[in-house]
Amino acid sequence: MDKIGIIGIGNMGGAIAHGLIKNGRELIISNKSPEKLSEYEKFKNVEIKKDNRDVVKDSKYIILAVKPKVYADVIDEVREVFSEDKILISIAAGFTLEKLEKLLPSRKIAMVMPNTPAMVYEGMSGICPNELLSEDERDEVKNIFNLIGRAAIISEDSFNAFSAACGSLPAYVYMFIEAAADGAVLNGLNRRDAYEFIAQSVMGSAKMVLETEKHPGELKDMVTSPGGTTIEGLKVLEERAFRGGIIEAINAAVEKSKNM
Ligand SMILES: NC(=O)C1=CN([C@@H]2O[C@H](COP(=O)(O)OP(=O)(O)OC[C@H]3O[C@@H](n4cnc5c(N)ncnc54)[C@H](OP(=O)(O)O)[C@@H]3O)[C@@H](O)[C@H]2O)C=CC1
Ligand SMILES: O=C(O)[C@@H]1CCC=N1
Repeated sequence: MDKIGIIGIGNMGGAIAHGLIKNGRELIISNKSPEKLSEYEKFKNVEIKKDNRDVVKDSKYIILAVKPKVYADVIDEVREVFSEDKILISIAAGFTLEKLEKLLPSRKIAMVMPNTPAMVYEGMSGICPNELLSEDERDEVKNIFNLIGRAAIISEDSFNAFSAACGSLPAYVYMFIEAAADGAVLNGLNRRDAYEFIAQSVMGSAKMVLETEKHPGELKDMVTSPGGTTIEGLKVLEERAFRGGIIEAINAAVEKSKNM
């Protein structure tokens, strides 16, 4: 099986690495500071390289998981060894295929937007390959990200919306969980239990959307008893513009992607 390279083992590169390691894929990894690499020494299916160019030389699929501001520098560094058979997997927000193709002309490139739940195999990744990838290579990129959750091929013009809605979403959900726990603690529930119980409730609610395929509004109505407690809470959320806040947050993230 083709080896997968990961340059940059930070939050996202590390989450992908852990997901792929547990699936038995062979990885070749590098990172600027060597300390972050030491936790990977114990894995038989991981090779650690000091030089980013060695990651590219020995892998077919190369996931570039550094911050967008150093993307161009790292691509400059590895360009010479990035032969035509290799595939760059870019996961940077705000990097269009056009920008990437300028940095690495005539090369196979796939833009992918993963999210951190990849670490527990529950990631969601949107994939947008350029036209140089063969059908098999497109499938393999999808397979790689399917190993760490769900993956879907998406169009280039929906990539920023996908990034804002799915790449960033875990942060919004964690903020929601933290706030819900504060509300529960205010009313006497202990904090440790609150996080566990609320996280399970979020996961179960999401599973209902996926498994029943019912409209989220219908699922909401199933919870909301006439004259009951839930409608009191929903009324407050509407008064505080909960939905508008979420829509604006996603819109702001899309705008930022366009202007990075
Ligand atoms: N975090 C997330 O939820 C998501 C992030 N992304 C994208 O993933 C990318 C990485 O983000 P994130 O993981 O959050 O960032 P982090 O800062 O956590 O990770 C970046 C990693 O890259 C390393 N690095 C920096 N420069 C180099 C270099 N020249 N060569 C090798 N490694 C280098 C850093 O090492 P050191 O610590 O030593 O500086 C660090 O470990 C970004 O492009 C982001 O847009 C996409 C989807 C979700
Ligand atoms: O905040 C960011 O820019 C990255 C992209 C999506 C999630 N994290």
